[in-house]
Formats: sequence, C-alpha cells, structure tokens
Amino acid sequence: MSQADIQYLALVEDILENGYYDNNRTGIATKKLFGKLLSYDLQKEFPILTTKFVAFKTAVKELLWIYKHQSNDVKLLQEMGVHVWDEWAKEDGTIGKAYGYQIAKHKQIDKLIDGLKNDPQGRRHIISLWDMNDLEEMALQPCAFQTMWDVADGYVNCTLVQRSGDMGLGIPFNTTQYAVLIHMIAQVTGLKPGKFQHYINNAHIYENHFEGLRTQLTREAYPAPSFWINPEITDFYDFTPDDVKLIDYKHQPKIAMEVAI
Ligand SMILES: Nc1nc(=O)c2c([nH]1)NC[C@@H]1CN(c3ccc(C(=O)N[C@@H](CCC(=O)O)C(=O)O)cc3)CN21
Ligand SMILES: O=c1ccn([C@H]2C[C@H](O)[C@@H](COP(=O)(O)O)O2)c(=O)[nH]1
Repeated sequence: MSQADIQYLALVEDILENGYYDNNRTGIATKKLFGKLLSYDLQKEFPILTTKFVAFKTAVKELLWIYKHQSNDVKLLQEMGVHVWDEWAKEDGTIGKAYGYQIAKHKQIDKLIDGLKNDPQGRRHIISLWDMNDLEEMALQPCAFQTMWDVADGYVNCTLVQRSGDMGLGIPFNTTQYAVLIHMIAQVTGLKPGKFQHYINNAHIYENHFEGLRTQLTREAYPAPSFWINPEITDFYDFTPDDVKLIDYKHQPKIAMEVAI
C-alpha cells in the first residue's frame, strides 16, 4: 500500500470524524483540521494515490505551466488540454498576478537552481508566490504558496507550505506535482531527490465531497508506481510532459467531484 494512500486516507478519516464544520467564501461548507503534515521519502517511492485515479499528466502540465512557462495565461493551459483553471480566468484570460507570474517576476526558478548548485549549504533557498504587493490582483491567492529547499549529503529535500488544501481535488494534485518538481530540480542540479514534507495549514473537505471520499476510504490500495524521468534533460526549461512517466500505475477508478468556486 502506497505511503501516499496511507497518509492521505488517515487525514481524510480524521477530518471527516473530527473536523470543525463551518461555511466559507465558496458557499459550500467544509470540515477542516488545522496544521497537518504529510511526509514522503522520494528514495523509497513516488507519492501518488492509488485508491482513485489521479490525472498525472494533467497535474504535470499545470506544474510546467507555472514553473517552466511561468505563465498566468489560462489559454496556454487550455492549449495543453487542461481546464482546471477555466473558472478563474479574468476578462483578459489570465489569473492575474498569481502563480507563474510570480515565478517570472522574481526569476525564482533560475535563482533556486543557481543557489542549490553554487551554495548548497545555503539556508535561503525559497520560492514564494505570496507577494504582498500583488495579492489584490490575483484571481485566486496561491494555496500551495511556498517551497523551502535544503541539501544534505547529495540529496535535495523540500518542504511545501500550503495555506489551504482541498482534500478531494487540490491535494492529490499538489502532492504529485511537487514530488515531480523535486525530481526535476534534483536532476538539473546534479542532486538526488530526498525528503518531501507537505504542510497544510487548513486541510478541508467540501461537504459535496464527503460521499466520494467515504467511498475512497473503503477501497483497496495498491503499491506505488515507479517514476521515470528522462535522464537526458539537464536544463529545467527543456522538460516536457513526456519527460516524466509513471510505470505500473495501478489504481482504482476516478471519483468525480465538483470544484467549489
Ligand atoms: N475549490 C478549489 N479546489 C481546488 O483544488 C482548486 C481551486 N478551488 N481553485 C484553483 C485550483 C484548480 N484546481 C483544480 C480544479 C479542478 C480539478 C479537477 O477537476 N480534477 C479532476 C480531474 C480533472 C482532469 O482530469 O482534467 C480530478 O478528478 O482530480 C483539480 C484541481 C486546484 N485548485
Ligand atoms: O493548488 C491548489 C489550489 C487551490 N486549492 C484549493 C484550496 C481551497 O479549497 C481553494 C481556494 O480557496 P481559498 O478560499 O482561497 O482558500 O482552492 C488547493 O487545494 N490546491
């Protein structure tokens, strides 16, 4: 049974049983718990749920939209066949000064890669999407808004800080996306992927997802798939969605859930 399923299902069960129930901005009430940490060792296995289908390729495309293309243009994402941001496009077709915009604005990927290569013992390797000056011009303020990186003994470790985590839809994507990002950054810096800590400040389940997640709790989990990354890629900007693959991704069926806007 994969580590991703074990930790995810335990947190889902905890929220359903002990979560604080209240309304929020979207009008769809949630149960929530504060301050949760999920931990993975990327040397042991690749974290992706097997108790439902997670759209790996879609998740990778969204990741590259943010960190490689450094774009806020929803049309570009749609051209890649991804529609998860459609509801948040502003009149100009972008999500405003959010996500990829902040990566480009501060050259954050270049600085991270340069820092990890040239000052591996630095303690300032941070990517932050939380720009106080621009928050009001973002279609949605970033949820997974910060990563902190650390190098030890040839391994690169990373903590993802997420202020708000939608357990049904966002979290399965985010877990897998940031595991892929760590593998990519490790490869282009000549390091090995190490530990991945995923901190979620407000871990919530929308009430229209309760039933789907209760079904998922009854399902059998499979061993985690293997992860392949094209060893030829040495420049982060050369990665395409075909340069990462899951091998033997055995999973239970998709669970349809509506996104709260
Ligand atoms: N309420 C909410 N939850 C989120 O997770 C979320 C937002 N809003 N707003 C911005 C983005 C958009 N995200 C989304 C939106 C939709 C799916 C979704 O529908 N996922 C389907 C598969 C989609 C596909 O294959 O294209 C799923 O079953 O996981 C996932 C993440 C994550 N973020
Ligand atoms: O990568 C993402 C993006 C968004 N989410 C979820 C978390 C919340 O359910 C909503 C955002 O609403 P806020 O009121 O701004 O917190 O989107 C996610 O889990 N992962």
